[in-house]
Amino acid sequence: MLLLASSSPRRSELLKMAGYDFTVVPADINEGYLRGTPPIQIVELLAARKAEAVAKLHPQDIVLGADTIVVLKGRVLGKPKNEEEAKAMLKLLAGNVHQVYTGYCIINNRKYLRGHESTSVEFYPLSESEIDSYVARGESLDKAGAYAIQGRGALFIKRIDGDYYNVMGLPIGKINRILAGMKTAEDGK
Ligand SMILES: Cc1cn([C@H]2C[C@H](O)[C@@H](COP(=O)(O)OP(=O)(O)OP(=O)(O)O)O2)c(=O)[nH]c1=O
Repeated sequence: MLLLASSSPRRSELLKMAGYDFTVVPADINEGYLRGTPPIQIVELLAARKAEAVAKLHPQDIVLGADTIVVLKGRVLGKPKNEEEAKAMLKLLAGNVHQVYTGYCIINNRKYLRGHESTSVEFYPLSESEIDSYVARGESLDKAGAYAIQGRGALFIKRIDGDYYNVMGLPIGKINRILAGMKTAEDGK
């Protein structure tokens, strides 16, 4: 059985879209961002913590954990705590190029498979009123970097280089290949 150790509706949607049969088991972990830790390590570590917390309770299952952050010029932007923080994040992102990192961790039979994917995103310059009305819609609060590429945040995007689904929270093509590889290895046993 495949368990998704994430409460993110986007990750569920992507796994469903890919045809997977799975159960959501949200992991209750401390996501406090690790000051001074490089972004790739942050997302891989948090993905592993989520997967580990669920694998402990369900050792017979395959567990997938993931974590997404936005990074602008070395500065890590997670999920904004309130509307003010969301506006400040969007002000920073406006007219600039940032990176979206999603870390993933798959635990199968006590074996860990960790990795990450990075996508580069360029925003158009944004006016203050554009930012204010976007944040007022309520789309920002549960998203890293305070925007949703799959929602009205699409209007901010000038250019993207890399996997679009990675920005949404799960590089589904890569994950599918990893899971398929595990299945082939197990079938061959
Ligand atoms: C940049 C961006 C992020 N996001 C979302 C993906 C993630 O759900 C979220 C980042 O927060 P995460 O901490 O990665 O995930 P989560 O809190 O939603 O769920 P859980 O901790 O249980 O795994 O931001 C979008 O939906 N669209 C976007 O364009």
